[in-house]
Amino acid sequence: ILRGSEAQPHLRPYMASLQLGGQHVCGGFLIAQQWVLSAAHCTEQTNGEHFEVLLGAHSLSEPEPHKRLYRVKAQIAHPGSNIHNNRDDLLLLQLEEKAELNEHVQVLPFQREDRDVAADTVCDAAGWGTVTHSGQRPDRLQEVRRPVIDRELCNHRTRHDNTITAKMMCTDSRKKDTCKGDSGGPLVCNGVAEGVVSAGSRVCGNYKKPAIYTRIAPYAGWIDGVMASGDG
Ligand SMILES: O=C(O)c1[nH]c2ccc(F)cc2c1NC(=O)[C@H]1C[C@@H]1c1ccccc1
Repeated sequence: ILRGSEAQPHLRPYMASLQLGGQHVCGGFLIAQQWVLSAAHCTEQTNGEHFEVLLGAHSLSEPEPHKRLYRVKAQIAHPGSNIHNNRDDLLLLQLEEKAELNEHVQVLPFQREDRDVAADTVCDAAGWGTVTHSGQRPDRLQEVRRPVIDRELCNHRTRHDNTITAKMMCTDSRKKDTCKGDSGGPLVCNGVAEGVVSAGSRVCGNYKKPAIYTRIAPYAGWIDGVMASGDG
């Protein structure tokens, strides 16, 4: 998160850190007791290894009472996701057991009505992604509030030049922005997850390249189907 601030500890109890070998790779969030939603691109350099999912954390390094690392039983990337573009950039992770819910670990509801969030709506993003252009990594969860920009502006020739589909949405990236390592985390508007930070590599903090999110509502059917098929 660029030019954000440290989140109030445990006010975002749905946040997950997807880790490999104890290292944060991407964000994610709890959508059900045994399921975390994140971004498919995040699996690109894992060469088949499963993530571990850290829940209930504020600091990545310090011991905290409700912090717990969960093993992952299944990782399902959306069938339409691929390394060449940002389309269908969603990843479902089934935890090996149901997460123990408490004030520091909670599920975040996601939007099921497929209707665009109005431009200028201010939404929240949070994560342990880079906090400076030089790639400095925070230890504690950061957050930032960003206004939604309409798809037409985001698709302008000088912005993302018609690559933003109806299943994506954008927020203003002037100075304050999401960045590498925040991918997979939720864009929360009025308390509901409307988007997932897209993990395609992009420049951060440049107003000419707005942040891109995969909208969740268009995928509610896929998400429900995968959760129903998992033995949970
Ligand atoms: O965050 C992303 O957009 C993104 N997209 C990817 C695609 C492939 C892939 F193998 C990884 C990623 C990845 N995450 C990262 O590189 C994470 C490792 C870097 C990081 C940044 C800040 C704090 C901790 C760690």
